[in-house]
Amino acid sequence: MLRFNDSNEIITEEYKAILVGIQIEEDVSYSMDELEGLAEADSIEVSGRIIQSLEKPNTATLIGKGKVEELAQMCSNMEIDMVIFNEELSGVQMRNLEDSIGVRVIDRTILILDIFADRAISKEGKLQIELAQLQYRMPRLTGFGKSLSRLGGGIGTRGPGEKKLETDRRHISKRIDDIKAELKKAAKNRQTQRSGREKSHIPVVALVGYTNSGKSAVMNKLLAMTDKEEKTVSSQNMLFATLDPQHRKISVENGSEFILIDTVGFVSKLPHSLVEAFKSTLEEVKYADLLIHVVDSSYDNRDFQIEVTDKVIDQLGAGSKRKLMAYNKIDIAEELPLDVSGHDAVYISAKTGENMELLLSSVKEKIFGKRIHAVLLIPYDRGAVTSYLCENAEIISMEYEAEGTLIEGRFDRNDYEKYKSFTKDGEK
Ligand SMILES: Nc1nc2c(ncn2[C@@H]2O[C@H](COP(=O)(O)OP(=O)(O)OP(=O)(O)O)[C@@H](O)[C@H]2O)c(=O)[nH]1
Ligand SMILES: [Mg+2]
Repeated sequence: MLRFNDSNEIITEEYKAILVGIQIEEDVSYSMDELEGLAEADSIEVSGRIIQSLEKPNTATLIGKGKVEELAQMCSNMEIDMVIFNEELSGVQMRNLEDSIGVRVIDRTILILDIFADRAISKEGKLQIELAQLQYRMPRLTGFGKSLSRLGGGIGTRGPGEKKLETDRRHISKRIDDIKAELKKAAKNRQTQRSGREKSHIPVVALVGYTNSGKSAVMNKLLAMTDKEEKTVSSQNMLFATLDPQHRKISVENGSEFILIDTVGFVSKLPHSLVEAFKSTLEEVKYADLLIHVVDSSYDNRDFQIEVTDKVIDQLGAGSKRKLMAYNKIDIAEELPLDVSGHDAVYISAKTGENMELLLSSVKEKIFGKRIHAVLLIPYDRGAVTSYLCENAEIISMEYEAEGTLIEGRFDRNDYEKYKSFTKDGEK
């Protein structure tokens, strides 16, 4: 997160922050660890954390009055210049807290939005993040115009920018509508591309999982093992390295191919506005034939990450998809995780390549396993069968011979059983 002074000039040194969480029922230590990771990903130095156990959150300041005073004292003693709350704050809470503590106050959502804003590359990605930021800001605008412009960069310093903070609700509303219209166009393009893929009957496999689990690394390794023509994707040790979904064609033996999609990583408490804004890109997962759920085996709390990922997949309406669990980073894992997902599981290292062939063959078995490669000769008086197969099978070649249409393709087992009397050279 960039620092600005009162004249809005960038100051280069890092923020020093304290993290604050409330514990009502479930243990928050993991999500606080994660908050620390998010702060570091935004170049914020974390100097301490406070967790308060509460029966219910305080409407005015989230945490209790005494804790606010304690926090103010801590900030002044330790020369802290930012407090980051693990919970989403209302506009009133943010203002009250800033007034009492005297330093900038942000929440987990602002932090995630800020990291996303920093990582967005494509036009669609940038629009989606701007939409999420504006939607976060909108309910916090009413009655707090002044305090909001004071908060300024606090709501995503790389977001819509200072100028827009001064504009009134109507302008923001209009901008939201404009972005939505633009995104609709992008979603339409995406839909057209998807229909094209569906028509060609090429199976689609999507890599999903927690941020930094190694999805992009798995994709690159699979690319290196197969089609050398396709470009690799960026894989880096940072949260949310991938924002825009990346599609690559993976060609395997017999001329078979599938589309592999690398997607944005998940994190707990993914802001609602973000999921909404990224709906069209996240939807890619919904149309996949198979999901590869990549897990970082070296991380102690991977079960929590698996749970969060499954929840987001459910939210996207892809909960019942076929899944393959890929426990990655086994080269640095102390022990192999026990799989209790009920799906097939492979233990891999995208780094060393260990078991990557096994992953590829498991994927192939799942997506092509049911298909049968055959050459059928369909007589010309059975045109309906030819049309049906053109619609439903993966056609490799078609030739018009004297006795009928010669179709080489991969057919669903049921279709093959039905039409195998037309087999020319038999099953290959
Ligand atoms: N030791 C080890 N490191 C790995 C392995 N796979 C990936 N990594 C490292 O883990 C980090 C994250 O990898 P990415 O491929 O960017 O992870 P991702 O899931 O695509 O992350 P996001 O795009 O941020 O969601 C990188 O530093 C990789 O080099 C592995 O099998 N072993
Ligand atoms: Mg990635």
